[in-house]
Amino acid sequence: MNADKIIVALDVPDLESAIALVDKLPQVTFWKVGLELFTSTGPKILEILKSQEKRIFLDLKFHDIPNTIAGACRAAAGYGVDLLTIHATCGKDALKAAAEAVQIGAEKAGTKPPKLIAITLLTSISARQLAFDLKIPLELPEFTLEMALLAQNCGLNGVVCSPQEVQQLRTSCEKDFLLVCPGVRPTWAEKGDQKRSLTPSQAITAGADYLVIGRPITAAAVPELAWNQIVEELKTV
Ligand SMILES: O=C(O)c1cc(=O)[nH]c(=O)n1[C@@H]1O[C@H](COP(=O)(O)O)[C@@H](O)[C@H]1O
Repeated sequence: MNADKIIVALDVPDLESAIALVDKLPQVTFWKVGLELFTSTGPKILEILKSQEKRIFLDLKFHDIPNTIAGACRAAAGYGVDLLTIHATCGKDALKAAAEAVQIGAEKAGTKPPKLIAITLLTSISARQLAFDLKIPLELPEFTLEMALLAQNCGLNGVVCSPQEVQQLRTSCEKDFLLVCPGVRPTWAEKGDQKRSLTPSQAITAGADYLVIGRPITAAAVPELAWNQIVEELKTV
C-alpha cells in the first residue's frame, strides 16, 4: 500500500511537540528523526517511537573523516533504527567504513543493521547553485548519478535523491537499491526551501521507494487532513 511509503519528517524542536504530533497522526507508521529533534532530545525520541512499533529513519546526515564516520555509524546502528543517512560526498573510504560499521554496531547491540543511505545532493540545491556556488563542473543529473553509483559501489543500501532524478537512478542502479525522496510537494503545498520537487504521485510513478514529507503535513492547519489528502492522491497511482 502506498501509504506505507510515506515517511513523515518529525522536524519539531522538542520532545513534547514530537509526542503531540505522533499522537495526532497514529496512522503514520514511519517517522524521520532528523538533526533538530535528535540534537534536542537525543535517543529518547527513538525509544518512544519504538515502544509504539513505528519504523524510524534516523537522518543524521553524517559527513566526516572515515574514522569518525565509522564510530558514529557503529553508535547509531546500536539504536536499532531502520534507515540511517550519510553524505555521499564523504568519499569512498568513509562510505565503505560506514557500511562496515553499521554491521558491527548492530551486531554488538544485538539488533538488525539499518539500511545505510547516502545523500546524493540536497534537494534544496538548484542546478544553478551546484554550478555557481559549489563550483561542481557536472550537470546536476550527472552529479547525482555519480554520487548514487559511488554509494552503490561502496556497499550502501540506497540513496536520498530528489524526485526529479529518481527515474534516471531507477534505471541506472540495482533493482533493490533504495531510492528515498524528500522534496515532495503536493500541488496545494508551498515549496519553501525545496528546489527540486515533484508531487507525491509523480515521485512514486517515477520509481521512488519512499517519500519523505514534512511541512506539507506537519505544518498544515489539520495534519490529519493533509495526510489523508496525500494518501488519496497516492491511491490514483
Ligand atoms: O535526508 C533527508 O531526509 C533530506 C535530504 C534532502 O536532500 N532534502 C531534504 O529535505 N531532506 C529532509 O527531508 C525533510 C523534508 O521536509 P519538508 O521540506 O518539510 O517536506 C527534512 O526533514 C529534510 O531534512
